[in-house]
Order: sequence, then C-alpha cells, then structure tokens
Amino acid sequence: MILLRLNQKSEFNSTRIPLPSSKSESNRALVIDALTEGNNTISNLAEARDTQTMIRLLETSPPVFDVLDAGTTMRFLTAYATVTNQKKVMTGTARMCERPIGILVEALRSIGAEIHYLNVEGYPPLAVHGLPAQTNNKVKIRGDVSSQYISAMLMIAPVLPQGLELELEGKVGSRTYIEMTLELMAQFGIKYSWEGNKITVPHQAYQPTTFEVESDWSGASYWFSLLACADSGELFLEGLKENSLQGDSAIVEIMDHLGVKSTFQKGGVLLQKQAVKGLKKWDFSHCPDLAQTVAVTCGILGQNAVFTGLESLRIKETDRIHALQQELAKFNAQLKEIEPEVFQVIPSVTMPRQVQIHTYDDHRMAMAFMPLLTKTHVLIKEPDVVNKSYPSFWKHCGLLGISMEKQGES
Ligand SMILES: O=C(O)C1=C[C@@H](OP(=O)(O)O)[C@@H](O)[C@H](O)C1
Ligand SMILES: C=C(OP(=O)(O)O)C(=O)O
Repeated sequence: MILLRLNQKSEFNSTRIPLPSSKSESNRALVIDALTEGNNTISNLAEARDTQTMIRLLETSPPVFDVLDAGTTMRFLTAYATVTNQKKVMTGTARMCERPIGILVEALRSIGAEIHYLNVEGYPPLAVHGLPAQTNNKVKIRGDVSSQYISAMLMIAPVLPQGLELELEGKVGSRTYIEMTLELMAQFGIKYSWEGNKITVPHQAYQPTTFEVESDWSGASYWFSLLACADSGELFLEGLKENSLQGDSAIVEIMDHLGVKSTFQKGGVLLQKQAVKGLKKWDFSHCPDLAQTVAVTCGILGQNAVFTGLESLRIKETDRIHALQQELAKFNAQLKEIEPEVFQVIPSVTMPRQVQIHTYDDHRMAMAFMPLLTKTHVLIKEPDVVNKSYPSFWKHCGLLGISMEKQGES
C-alpha cells in the first residue's frame, strides 16, 4: 500500500510527462509482425506487461501461452496460434479465466479451426489445435461483448487462403478499436472494405513496414484528470498526436468540459486549466477505458454527469462498475444506476481526511483514483497493478512532486 501526498499546492508548472506507448497499438503491431515473419521495423513498443507478455510468448513459443491478465494478448494469440497451426494451451490469471472468449472460439471454429475448452465452456483455458483447412470465409460475429474478438479475426484474415467476410451482429461496442485494427493493417499494406455491418478482407500479403507506436491516450487520461482536479497550472504530455489511431483521444473533448484545454504542439499536447463548462452526459461505448478516469473526476469536481455505454466494464480486469461504486463511496460520491444501463455520478459533498482505495487487481482503479490526492490523503492498495499498462506511472507521479510513502505489507 502507498500513501500519496502532494508536496506543494495543487498547481503544476508545465512539467513534461514522457508517456508510455500504447499497448493496444503495440499488441496489434506485434501480431501483424509475427504474421509477416519479420522484415518490419517497429519502434517504441510499450513497456506495459501486456505487451511484454506478448513479446515473450511470440519469441519463446512455449507450449502454454499464459497471458496473465492481458485481454488483447489472450484474444489475439488465440487467433494467431490457430491460423499458424500451432498446438497451444491458452490460459491466464483466475480473472482471465472468467472473461468470455466463446464468441471468438465459435468464429474460429466456423472457418475450420479445432479448439477445445479445457475447463468451462466459453472461457479459457483453451486447447488450440490449429486450422487444418479453411472451410468457410463468411463469419457472423456479435459486436456487443468485446471488440477484441473482431480485431483478432481481422488481423488473421489476410493470411487465410480465402480471406474473410465478417458480418457484425447487434450493437458494436469499442468500435474505435476495430477502426484502429483496420487502420493499422492498412499501414501494413492491407486493402479492406467496411460497408454497413460487413467488413471484407481478401487474402493478401502484409507488406514490410516501418511503424512507430504512439504514446498511450488511455494512460494520458490520468494526467488530464489530475489537472482538472488541481487548482491551477499546466502539463505537457509527450508523444501524443492529434490524429490518433486511439479512440481514447476522446479524453480531449471530455476534459474540455471538465476544465482542461488541450493544445497540440510539436512533440505532444499542452494541457492548461480553464473554466469548467460542465459534462452533462457521455456515452463510453467506444472509449470504455476512460470511464473510471472520468467518473472519479466528476465525483471530485461536483459534476452530476450521466454515463452510458458502460456494459463492457463488467467483464474487464474486474467488474469495474461494482469496483467504482465501492470506491467512489469512500469519498461520499456515487455511481448510481438511474435506469437500466444508465448511470449518474453523484459527486462528493464531504471529503474524508484520508481515503483508502482497493484496486481489485485493476490497473485503471489505481490510476483513476490518484487525482483524489488534490483533495485528501490517498492510500492505494497494491500499487503494482499499474504494471499491466503503465509501469512508470508512479515514477511519473514523482515528476509532479507527488510523494509516495510505503505503508504496511503491500
Ligand atoms: O483492442 C484493444 O486493444 C482493446 C479493446 C477494448 O476492449 P473491448 O473491446 O473488450 O471493450 C479496451 O477496453 C481494451 O483495453 C483494449
Ligand atoms: C480492459 C483492458 O485491457 P484488456 O481487455 O486487454 O485486458 C484495459 O487495459 O483497460
């Protein structure tokens, strides 16, 4: 557990934060690189554990692909092992084995893959036996559970002898991640079409490419939130681009309502405090990883915002809706379901002198609650959870004059 304290007034003077690279972009680039058997120059890969796990598994190719708690690594490598005809056991943490994968397994089986469940139907662990022959190229796939199944199918599509026609069924969540996959594939020379709910990727070769991974917009969101909750100041976030492949760049627009002005400059984005315009409503369907950041910010800033599109939060590293409800309550804020799947943040009116935050093995819980330190003393349990996406997070807090004192055993 660590105790976070701000050593000065909550005011930041243009500190530059060298953000980590995007694990989403990194993990896609790595799978594409593996499918092209090298010849690419990929730089700035993420330090995130999810990406380091992907690198290690691809390099060492053990019989058991233990992805730990990395959703993209599980879903992308299941498709990769299948199409490259490798016999692999796919497994991960206890939580990973509670995160559904049936939609992807069904899609892969429908093109001829042989995959078996080793424990519970629809969930890891799995035994992948490969794809003896492609028996079909038209696949219907639900879009309302996780976009990662769709991204996984798309990335293997060009190397399938018959290519793939993916028909997305129902509501499509996290659409920006599907767009990221396709745009990244296009950078590696792939032609595709997306008309209505049908994405068509013909059989073709990935082209050797030079690709630089961008800084991580999801990781950037915590610094936006910190500035929004601070009294005054500026921050400079390095390595972010205005035209990003990442849908979490939506944080610019959200935080414009919550008192942070963003100006893109050479090498990154300058954040400056401005008056709070107010955030009335936001739909997080296509940027689910921002929901925790924004809920905590609204709870601190006194914003009664209404949130929708939170459905997928229940099957991430933890049930994030439950975790948010428990932890917001510790500073007298709420995330209240006012209608089915419609949530309202009811902000804090009284701030306790100290708040102890549980992280539920979820990196985003630790990082999203950090800005509370502008109002009170914050204790974060299991601070190492940040390693999943942002191992240097606490070091970067140090750059801002935030002190971290170890307490107790974890
Ligand atoms: O494809 C990706 O890189 C991701 C997609 C999203 O998941 P879902 O599609 O399951 O919402 C997101 O939450 C996750 O952090 C990363
Ligand atoms: C949900 C996340 O990751 P994944 O699904 O890849 O485990 C996340 O990073 O917030």
